[in-house]
Amino acid sequence: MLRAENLTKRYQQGEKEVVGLQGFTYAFPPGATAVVGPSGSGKTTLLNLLAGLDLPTEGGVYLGETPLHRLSEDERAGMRLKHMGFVFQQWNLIPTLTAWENVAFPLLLAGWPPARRRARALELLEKVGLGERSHHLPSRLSGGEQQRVALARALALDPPILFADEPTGNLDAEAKEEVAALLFQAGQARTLILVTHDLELAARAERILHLKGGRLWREEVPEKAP
Ligand SMILES: Nc1ncnc2c1ncn2[C@@H]1O[C@H](COP(=O)(O)OP(=O)(O)OP(=O)(O)O)[C@@H](O)[C@H]1O
Repeated sequence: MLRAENLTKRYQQGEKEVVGLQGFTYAFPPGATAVVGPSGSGKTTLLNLLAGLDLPTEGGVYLGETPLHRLSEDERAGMRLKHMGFVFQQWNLIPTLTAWENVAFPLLLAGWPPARRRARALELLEKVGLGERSHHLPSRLSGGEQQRVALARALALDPPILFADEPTGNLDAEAKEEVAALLFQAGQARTLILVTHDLELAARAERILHLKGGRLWREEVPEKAP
């Protein structure tokens, strides 16, 4: 379980102090939680703090009993590799590696032997419907396909927590639907935290957190179509 307690981030901008996030307290249940809010409301700040990519000014992030904010940078990187997957708007695939090599990359970092890495990567690409494209370089894949490779890569080590930051932002309607379906499917058995401006996408989550001016001002349970 991922939990934030009084999470606060202030940035120094010259003489001025800017509030990125203020007093954010929330325990993320399993399933999908969307985070929405206007530009500058603190969404990226929150994601960076929850993932231990940045450290809070006050408060903390707990992964189970582990205070993430008290760990060293290397320890936090280790926690990310083991417990968290990431899907961003820009899919950030390594351009010189094929689809399966990209998916296998976290497994390489985790020390898996070559044959197991390849088998796991191919299995994941099958699951996202890209079994036939496993030997293609990213440049030969469409945007939607690249994002599905990125999702397969995020799931390579079967992380209990999945972060997605505007994952369908660059996609056309059809590719968006494919990626969204796979994302929410992956989110069912883990904690999915989805940052988005897309309210239609957010409404597919089990709950929506609304941020404004760095504060959590509303938690909404969207109505589901019957
Ligand atoms: N590194 C930084 N240095 C100074 N101020 C920052 C920094 N990062 C964010 N901020 C400020 O913190 C506030 C929250 O920014 P944040 O990027 O978290 O918002 P956001 O909701 O993700 O916005 P967007 O939807 O535009 O990505 C803003 O006022 C922003 O200017």
